[in-house]
Amino acid sequence: MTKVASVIHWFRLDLRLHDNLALRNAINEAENRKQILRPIYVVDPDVQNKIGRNRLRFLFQSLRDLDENLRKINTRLFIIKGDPVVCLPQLFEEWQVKFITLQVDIDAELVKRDDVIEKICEEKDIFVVKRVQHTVYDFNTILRNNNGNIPLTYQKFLSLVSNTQVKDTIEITKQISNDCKAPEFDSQDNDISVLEEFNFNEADLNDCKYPGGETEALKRLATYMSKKQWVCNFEKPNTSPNSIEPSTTVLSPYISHGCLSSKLFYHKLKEVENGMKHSSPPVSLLGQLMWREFYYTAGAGTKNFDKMVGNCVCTQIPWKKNEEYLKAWAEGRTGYPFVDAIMRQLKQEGWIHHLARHMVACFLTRGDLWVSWEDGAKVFEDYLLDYDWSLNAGNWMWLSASAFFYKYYRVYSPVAFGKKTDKEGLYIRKYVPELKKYPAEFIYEPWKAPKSVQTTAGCIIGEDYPKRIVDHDKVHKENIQKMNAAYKLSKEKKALKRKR
Ligand SMILES: Cc1cc2nc3c(=O)[nH]c(=O)nc-3n(C[C@H](O)[C@H](O)[C@H](O)COP(=O)(O)OP(=O)(O)OC[C@H]3O[C@@H](n4cnc5c(N)ncnc54)[C@H](O)[C@@H]3O)c2cc1C
Repeated sequence: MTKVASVIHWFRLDLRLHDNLALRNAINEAENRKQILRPIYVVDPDVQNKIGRNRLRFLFQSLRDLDENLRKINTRLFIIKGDPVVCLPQLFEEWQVKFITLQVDIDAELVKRDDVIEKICEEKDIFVVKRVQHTVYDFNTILRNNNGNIPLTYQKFLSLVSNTQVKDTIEITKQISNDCKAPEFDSQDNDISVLEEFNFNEADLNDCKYPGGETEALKRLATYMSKKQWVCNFEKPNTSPNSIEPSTTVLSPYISHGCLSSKLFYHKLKEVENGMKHSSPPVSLLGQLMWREFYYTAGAGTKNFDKMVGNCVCTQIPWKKNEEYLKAWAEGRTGYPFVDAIMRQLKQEGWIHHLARHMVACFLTRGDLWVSWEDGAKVFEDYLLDYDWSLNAGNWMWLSASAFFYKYYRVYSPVAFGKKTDKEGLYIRKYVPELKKYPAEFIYEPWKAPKSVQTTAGCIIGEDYPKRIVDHDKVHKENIQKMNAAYKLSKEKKALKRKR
């Protein structure tokens, strides 16, 4: 019996049916060729050791939801375990594949891997369709329009895209016709059930603040877009980093995994703003999305964007390796309650407010601990539900004043900053429960509390909660001097290079 050949759509950071042109191309092709459509997702067999448990759960939920949604349109998700470079060529043979579609990634390692796979496809005469669909704009076109140079400022980026019309059609994935052969629904082969080895029970899956998946993403988007006045008044600096419930949308994990199309978000925002008085970029909600576009363009155009060395936009700063500091910071044991509360929220829930990220990133790097932004970015990669290669690296460079932002003498105070929006320290009391009974006067600086107050509050500093890791008032001044020296050296090196 001759086997029916297959068309593959390889899902990666596009875990959705809506606005997925690459998926639509695969469906059309399978129908035209009267072949089987096989939507696949390739899982690294070691993924459980590579990403944090919260992100793994988000991924698992997103894949389950994707499978359910695909079944509604007459297909299903095939889960493939292994290294794509090894397992895809085998599948190409087994399933007689001549056509594959996928979304363009920009993470440097994934780009390298895709190059290898594309070569294999070329050798096997397999047609590859790649779509830039993770961003509103095509970053390659923006770079081309700027003569290959990356826009180094947000304003420059906005001026580059100001005349670019964003196509307003949002692809809606249709029911797949019978011309396209249905895959074997009952076969357990490569079924979603292979992910049961992740060991999430129903209680685990229900017990999370931000469940993954396209269905949840669209619901969340609809909820926020229905608050028209809130959207139009949105100004990022006026949102609170330490409110108990999030003061921004928390759409980021859905956008990062591609459960929500950034283009759909863009059009919904435009619809809401239309005819209403509204805030503007950089502080508006649309402006937030443009920050994402900015970092994507920078990431796509810069070699070694996630590293300091060999990265042309990144100032070289002599950070010091300090495992002890890094661990204390990552575990929320610095002795600075605001910093610790943020890091514990991150570890528990996988999401923290943008300004909370500012606080802890500045503290780890130029503010207090003088540890490299690359080390901090790795911790974020583990814990963040919304981890994104370019946004993480770009924002870490910003906060450490390594690129895009240069006012290194402006340092966040781990005491004063949080107080502005939460005088009573309710946020700290939630995430650092040891300090729950501290009077508001000492909640940000518990080391200042007299022994009697510490005893009454049931938390002795140095025993039940750590002493502060450094003296912020002293070290941040020393660090400003170090930054000053690094900037000076960098300037001299650049001048020398220009002379040569
Ligand atoms: C050190 C550091 C690391 C970060 N790492 C990541 C990361 O790995 N992944 C990630 O998605 N965001 C990252 N951010 C950016 C930002 O903090 C989050 O996107 C934002 O807090 C997500 O919450 P939200 O969806 O409620 O944002 P909202 O304020 O509701 O904004 C809407 C959307 O705009 C985009 N956005 C908002 N702020 C930024 C920004 N500064 N840069 C780029 N895009 C933005 C996001 O897609 C977000 O979902 C990082 C910020 C810092 C300071």
